[in-house]
Amino acid sequence: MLGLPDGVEACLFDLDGVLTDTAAVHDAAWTATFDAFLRERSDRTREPFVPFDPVEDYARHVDGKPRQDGVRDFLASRGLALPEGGPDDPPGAETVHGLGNRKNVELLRRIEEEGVRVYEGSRRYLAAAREAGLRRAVVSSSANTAQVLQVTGLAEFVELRVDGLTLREQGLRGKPAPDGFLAAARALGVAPERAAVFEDALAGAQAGRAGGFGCVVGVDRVDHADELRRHGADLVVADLAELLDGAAG
Ligand SMILES: O=P(O)(O)OC[C@H]1O[C@@H](O)[C@H](O)[C@@H](O)[C@@H]1O
Repeated sequence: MLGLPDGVEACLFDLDGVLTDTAAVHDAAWTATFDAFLRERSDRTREPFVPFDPVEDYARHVDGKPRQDGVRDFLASRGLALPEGGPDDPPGAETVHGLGNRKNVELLRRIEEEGVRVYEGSRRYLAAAREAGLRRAVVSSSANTAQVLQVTGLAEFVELRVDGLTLREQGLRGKPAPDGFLAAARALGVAPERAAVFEDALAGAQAGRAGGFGCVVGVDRVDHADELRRHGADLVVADLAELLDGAAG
């Protein structure tokens, strides 16, 4: 049904990059944040400034992960570590939370100025899934998920949301751990092998594989289909419309 294996009863959608064109907005916000930090650090230490790579660094260390994990994992890739700090640290404080807060300011400004675009194929797919009686959840690491679903009008298609705030409240591990997807399947009353995961991030595809889900659909918006397959995608589409039109491979 809808391009999915027989027996699938639920769809668990990532948000940024799967339903909305916000992966690129997160990426731009991270790039601005890390580059400002790295430049200041290089001025201070006289070590060369090596900018954040919005393609490689983003895909490998940040994409799909909860905000603080993204900060820690990217810094670790450069052999750096910062004190954790706390949620109230001012944006840009040299702590994990400070950099995360700065990124959030950058993100919200961009969303405010540019708005959020929904992928039309994804809107159609959500509507078709609802029509077909499939259960539907959004599972995202973003703490801004509720607002994005609201401003785009996607909230009406979604029965359940497991997001960055849920992970924090329930003490769940972020992607690439499968906890968020498993929590969503449990809450919908559907066994993981009867649920499909839709992911554009390598960490998200990995989470789908780790959770033993019936199908992991990789959504390739940035030309890394092979990497998605290596990280756990069973099939890869460029847009969810392909699943509706029967062109998926
Ligand atoms: O900073 P937020 O909105 O809580 O989002 C956390 C993460 O959410 C993921 O969906 C994005 O792929 C990441 O880029 C982002 O960092």
